[in-house]
Amino acid sequence: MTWLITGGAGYIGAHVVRAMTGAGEQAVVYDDLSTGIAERVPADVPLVTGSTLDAERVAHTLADHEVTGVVHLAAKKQVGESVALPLHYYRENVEGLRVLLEAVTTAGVPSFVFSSSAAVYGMPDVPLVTERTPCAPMSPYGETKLAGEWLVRATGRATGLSTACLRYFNVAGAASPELADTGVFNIVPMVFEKLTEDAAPRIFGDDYDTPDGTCVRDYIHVADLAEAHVAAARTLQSSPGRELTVNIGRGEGVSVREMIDHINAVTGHDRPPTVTPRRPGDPARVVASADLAATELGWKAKHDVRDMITSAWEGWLRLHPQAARG
Ligand SMILES: O=c1ccn([C@@H]2O[C@H](COP(=O)(O)OP(=O)(O)O[C@H]3O[C@H](CO)[C@@H](O)[C@H](O)[C@H]3O)[C@@H](O)[C@H]2O)c(=O)[nH]1
Repeated sequence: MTWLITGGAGYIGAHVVRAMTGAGEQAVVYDDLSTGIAERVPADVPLVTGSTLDAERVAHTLADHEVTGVVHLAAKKQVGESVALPLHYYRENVEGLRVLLEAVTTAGVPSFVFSSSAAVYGMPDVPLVTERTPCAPMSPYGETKLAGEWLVRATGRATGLSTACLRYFNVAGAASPELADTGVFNIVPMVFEKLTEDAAPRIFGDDYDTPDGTCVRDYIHVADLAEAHVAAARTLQSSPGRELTVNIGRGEGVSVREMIDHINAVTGHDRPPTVTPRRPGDPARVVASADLAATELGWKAKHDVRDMITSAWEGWLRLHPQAARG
């Protein structure tokens, strides 16, 4: 099959491209390069530069490359920015998806994998979030991901398109240093940045109702996440008309304090963190039930938090060699 991977020049997308081609699938990347990096696309994978809002370009790409499945990752993904620019997020993430789905169904492409997020759950008040936990997003970003899922499922039901919505939990790590996340928007690079400046990492609140008072999350290695896309693609291929909505996490909670301890151990830095007030909108605990991914996709994460931090640090040192210790 030939898979169109939108956002394939991004951090997660570049990992998905490698996992798919490594599994023997053909890939074509479609990316507007607004945040994606062309060099992340392997030399033997065609790169089409364009927006998913460009209906004509999308349609031509599907036809020119005889695309038989789509993995849609192209999206805006910063929670804070989405609060300031909701209309931009709805346009890019919802309208961009609507245009893409129209082209996909017109072209008769049979399979569609959608990049969703644990952000659809908002502040879940349960120890383990299952796919049946009510969705109550807390930001325009999370809303666009939930609305995206509605579009995908409704289109599947109306047209027979096989669909998989993958709800990513907290993604970290890199399969190789040059594929590391270059953005500093999540805990791992934010702590790396502080250590590089020889400053104390920050804990955003230690008065949560959790074992050590800091927020608990379910961190997932980006290479494992990429393999989940291969599993989803294979599942859709073998069962036309399928509708899947699946959490992609490890099912294990790690607190902010534990993350910072691991980061200090891996990097050789030994900066005690400082506690600052809570960051508004942070839920105390968001941990996946990973059961459905195991039963429906036959997929399970292999890497632990140490692997994520070690690989992310190798990528960080490539861009910030001054951060090295010893
Ligand atoms: O310097 C830091 C950075 C983060 N945190 C905390 O670390 C946790 C994780 O934060 P972060 O890495 O920013 O991830 P989340 O806020 O959990 O959100 C991520 O994970 C969600 C999926 O669960 C996605 O929807 C979001 O896009 C993605 O940013 C939170 O409790 C933060 O308050 C700190 O205490 N100090």
